[in-house]
Amino acid sequence: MSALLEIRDLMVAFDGFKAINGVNLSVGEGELRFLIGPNGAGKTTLIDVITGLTKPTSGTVTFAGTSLAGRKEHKVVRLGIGRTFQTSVVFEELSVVENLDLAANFRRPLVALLRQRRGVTETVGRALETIGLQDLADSPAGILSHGQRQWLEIGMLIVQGPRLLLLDEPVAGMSKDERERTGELLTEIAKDHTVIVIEHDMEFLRRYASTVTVLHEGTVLVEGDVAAVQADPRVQEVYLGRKKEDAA
Ligand SMILES: Nc1ncnc2c1ncn2[C@@H]1O[C@H](COP(=O)(O)OP(=O)(O)OP(=O)(O)O)[C@@H](O)[C@H]1O
Repeated sequence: MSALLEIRDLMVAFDGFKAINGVNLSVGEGELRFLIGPNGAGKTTLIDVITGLTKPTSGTVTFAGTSLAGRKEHKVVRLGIGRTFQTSVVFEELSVVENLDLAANFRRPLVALLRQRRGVTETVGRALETIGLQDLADSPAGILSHGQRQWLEIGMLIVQGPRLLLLDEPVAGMSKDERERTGELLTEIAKDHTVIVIEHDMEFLRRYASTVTVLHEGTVLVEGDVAAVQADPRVQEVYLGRKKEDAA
């Protein structure tokens, strides 16, 4: 697997405080990578740097051989990187399919968007099927449950055809069933995308993660398969906040 995303010696300082302090990270094409770490470890800052929201103090971020240094957010999106936010971005009055359609056509001029569109494009149809919301296609997004809304947001990324998806705590606040469905959805999406997921839910990780990167105080503490990471005493101490002998 060739590396799609390469981060080298990354440093991000806020008024002298190093939120990211020398991170090296390599994510291969087609990987489903989980990023974990205690509060304040630097996970969101790392995603913010990749997506052009935060400028690194030093270091390099390379995506598909192209440097992301100094690129604005919309340029990063155009290069094929999509992300979800912890706050929702769906239009509640528009239907599920209209939200997908709008996201799929975000690069087109407004006049083309306003023109009456007939039927569902193949891209939108496929995304609708992947996120499992076919039965709610014509319902306003405002009536969706929390989980369904998260899936719609993932669908709104997929229709833009990204190579790399960055998902920030996709199962936060979800029911058990919704978490399970999301795990299946991520596994499905990872078949033809590279996916990086920030997640805290250990049970979810045990079920769906293969490679896990643990961040702590702005550096990579441990990286490896989920069993090795969980068994690592450093992870148990800093991430779970307890000593090995107390850990489950
Ligand atoms: N814009 C900012 N200005 C100053 N400090 C910041 C800024 N953004 C983040 N930080 C600090 O950088 C550190 C890393 O924050 P970050 O949000 O990346 O952590 P995180 O691992 O995503 O944590 P959480 O799990 O709580 O979301 C924290 O100490 C945070 O307070």
